[in-house]
Amino acid sequence: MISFEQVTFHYPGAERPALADVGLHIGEGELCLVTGATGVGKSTLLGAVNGLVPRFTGGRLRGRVSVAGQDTAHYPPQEFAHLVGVVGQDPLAGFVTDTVEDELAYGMEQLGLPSDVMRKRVEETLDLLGIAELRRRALRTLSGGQQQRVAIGSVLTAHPRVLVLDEPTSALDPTAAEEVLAAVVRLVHDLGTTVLLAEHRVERVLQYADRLLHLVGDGTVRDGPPAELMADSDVAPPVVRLGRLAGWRPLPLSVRDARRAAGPLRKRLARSAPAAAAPTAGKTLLTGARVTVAYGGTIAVREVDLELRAGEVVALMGRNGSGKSSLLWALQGSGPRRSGTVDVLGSDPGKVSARAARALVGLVPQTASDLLYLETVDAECAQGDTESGTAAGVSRALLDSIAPGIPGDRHPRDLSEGQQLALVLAVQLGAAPGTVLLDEPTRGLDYRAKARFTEIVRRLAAEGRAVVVATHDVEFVAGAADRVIVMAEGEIVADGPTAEVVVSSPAFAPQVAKVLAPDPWLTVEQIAAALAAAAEEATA
Ligand SMILES: Nc1ncnc2c1ncn2[C@@H]1O[C@H](COP(=O)(O)OP(=O)(O)OP(=O)(O)O)[C@@H](O)[C@H]1O
Ligand SMILES: Nc1ncnc2c1ncn2[C@@H]1O[C@H](COP(=O)(O)OP(=O)(O)OP(=O)(O)O)[C@@H](O)[C@H]1O
Repeated sequence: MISFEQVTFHYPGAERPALADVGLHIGEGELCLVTGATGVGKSTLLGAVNGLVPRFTGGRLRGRVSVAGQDTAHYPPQEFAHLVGVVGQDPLAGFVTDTVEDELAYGMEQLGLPSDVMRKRVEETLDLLGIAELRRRALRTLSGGQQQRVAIGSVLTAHPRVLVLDEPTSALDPTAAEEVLAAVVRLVHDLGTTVLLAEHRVERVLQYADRLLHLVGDGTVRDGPPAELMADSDVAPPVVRLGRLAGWRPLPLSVRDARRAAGPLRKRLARSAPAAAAPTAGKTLLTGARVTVAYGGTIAVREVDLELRAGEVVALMGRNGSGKSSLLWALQGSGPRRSGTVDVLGSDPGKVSARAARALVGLVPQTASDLLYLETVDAECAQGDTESGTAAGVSRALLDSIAPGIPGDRHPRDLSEGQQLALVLAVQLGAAPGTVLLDEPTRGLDYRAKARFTEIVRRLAAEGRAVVVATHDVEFVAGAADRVIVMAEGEIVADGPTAEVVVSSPAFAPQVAKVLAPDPWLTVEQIAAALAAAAEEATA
């Protein structure tokens, strides 16, 4: 269905190829998962399938890419629309209409499908993705996850023979991610759709993949059965790392496989317990009381009470559209707040100047890169110093402590996502806020970048700040958060220590907890430490 014949691709001016001599033959009805660290070329590989690479990116492509026997070099991407459906990383950028229903119908209109077929497929897709109640909403008023669902739906309605999905679950809550993937798998099984899917949260997708394409970093692709490649892949989800640690053969790819193998491990861990939770939190830095946020008649946050204390990392979780972003913006002061109070060390950040608010509460928004608009990293840092009213060099020094070695003359656009996140965070921290709010910071980060980011967040808390991270990333929460707050329909429905909130939750439990429940283990690192301690005790 898709073939790459000796494909080598260079971006304009690039010395090293983004794709190097790639040869692939993907059959009809295969679901291929594309993995690899940030910047290895996953999006480039995906873009080559419908000819966006090199047609819109420029650069030099040698070799041949074809879909259903048609060479992508000979047809513009529009001509492939009936064959290949593409969902890119940024849903908002891909929308061509204004409302949910129009967007779902657009692709079918372009193909000239009869209106009764269109009606039926729109209805099916609204249900499939759980967005029926949003049908008449303007796209730009949707939450991040709601937008991502519409973007996926708008491609599914056209029933393309090939689906190309670039991080399709990055903004989805865990349950929605499962549902969307189940829908994709159904297309593969029932219609023989061929799927090429890139994802950093491999734990969400691995069990559905027929085949793995792993980009190693030099432009080449390792291609094979998931179980085989996972034996030594540097991009491995927790169940695989747990399997390697415990010596399980065959390696588990799903929680279910791992549970079956876990009996002996449970016994080995019987006399251990996870290392004690983080130290108790310090003084209260922020108090919100009866905070309510509404957009016209829609209540997004309803009478929320919460306290944030120095030294704690709090994960804010909950379904798409449950009010997490709205709450963060209201606490920071620049978002709307219909009623209620926010108190940060005696001041209300909503009632002071923007500069004063920055010194009380820092906020790194969902698309951090939107805040970067200057030509160089140094210019962004200097601007940050001015906006925060601090001495020159403060933001730059913070950046070096968070992510050392980023060249000052680099264009922010040319930084990796992790580096952009670090830059925005450094600029926010320049104002020395005691409370730091981060909206979905781990989107687009590979496992290594996420581990580094976890250390950063822990350090911010250890320095006496309160850190809140709104996130759908259950594995990140397991490793980084002391406390979890769960929102539903604008209200707080759970609030407590991480293990207590997530261990028995079908939606929020990390893989290790699912494998070993009801024992309160959360991460592979905890298990490794416990096994090492037990081994030491045995030899002593
Ligand atoms: N338009 C462009 N011009 C020049 N270089 C580019 C362009 N787009 C991407 N690159 C570079 O090509 C390499 C591959 O990028 P690509 O976006 O395919 O990686 P990726 O694996 O999808 O990364 P991520 O996981 O961060 O999405 C990166 O080093 C990137 O900086
Ligand atoms: N400008 C707006 N106009 C109307 N409704 C809005 C607007 N902004 C957000 N909403 C709605 O308010 C609710 C809460 O949105 P919010 O972005 O706070 O959710 P969220 O929990 O952060 O979601 P996600 O996990 O998808 O990012 C959603 O139902 C959303 O559609």
